[in-house]
Amino acid sequence: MPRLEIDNLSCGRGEKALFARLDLTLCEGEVARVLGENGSGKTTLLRTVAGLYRPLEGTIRWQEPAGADGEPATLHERLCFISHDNALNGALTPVENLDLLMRVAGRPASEEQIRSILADLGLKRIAHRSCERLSAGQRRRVSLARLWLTDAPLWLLDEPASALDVDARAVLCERIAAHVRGGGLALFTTHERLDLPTVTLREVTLPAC
Ligand SMILES: Nc1ncnc2c1ncn2[C@@H]1O[C@H](COP(=O)(O)OP(=O)(O)OP(=O)(O)O)[C@@H](O)[C@H]1O
Repeated sequence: MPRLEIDNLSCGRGEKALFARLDLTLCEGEVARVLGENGSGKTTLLRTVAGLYRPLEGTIRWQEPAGADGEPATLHERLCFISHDNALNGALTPVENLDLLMRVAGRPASEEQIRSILADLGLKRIAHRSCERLSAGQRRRVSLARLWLTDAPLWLLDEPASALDVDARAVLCERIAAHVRGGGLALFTTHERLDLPTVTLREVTLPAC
């Protein structure tokens, strides 16, 4: 059964720890919200799990039965990370950005698939407009479209609902809940209220140093 195991994790920016000795196991079909005030290290935790920062101490492991080729999957191969800043190139269109992001993640999607998801999400009109000409909420929705394209089991979502209107937030909540009901795992931060239908939400408080 796939699971994320975090043991004795201390993270910081520079030498100083923001939080210390975090233990967390997230199993198939579990979703957890990371709690903490501004600056407490929630983004730092997600970026560390995503492999973008090195922990000060502790371990982060992905456990999953080996695939058909006999090779165990690595954490990096099994995650989809949506950062707070969306990671979109302003000079490229939503279609071009999603094509690039999916290829970088090792999960290429066809232009047809990308266009179809954007249309399903009500973003057809802006699919070929450069991202620098989009509103904050439109950019967020384009970035989140990866959640409809990826088959990664572990989702790391940093403030996924920021800038979203009420309808877009409801669509996002249903998408996360469907992922979890289907056996996926999700770890997210949010300062907004997110109601995930029919799933049990765990809460993780970052331990003070
Ligand atoms: N580039 C950086 N260099 C050094 N320190 C940084 C840098 N970016 C952030 N920090 C510091 O790291 C700490 C943790 O930041 P982080 O973004 O992880 O917090 P957060 O809990 O996600 O906050 P928020 O709720 O405001 O999003 C903050 O105190 C911040 O000042």
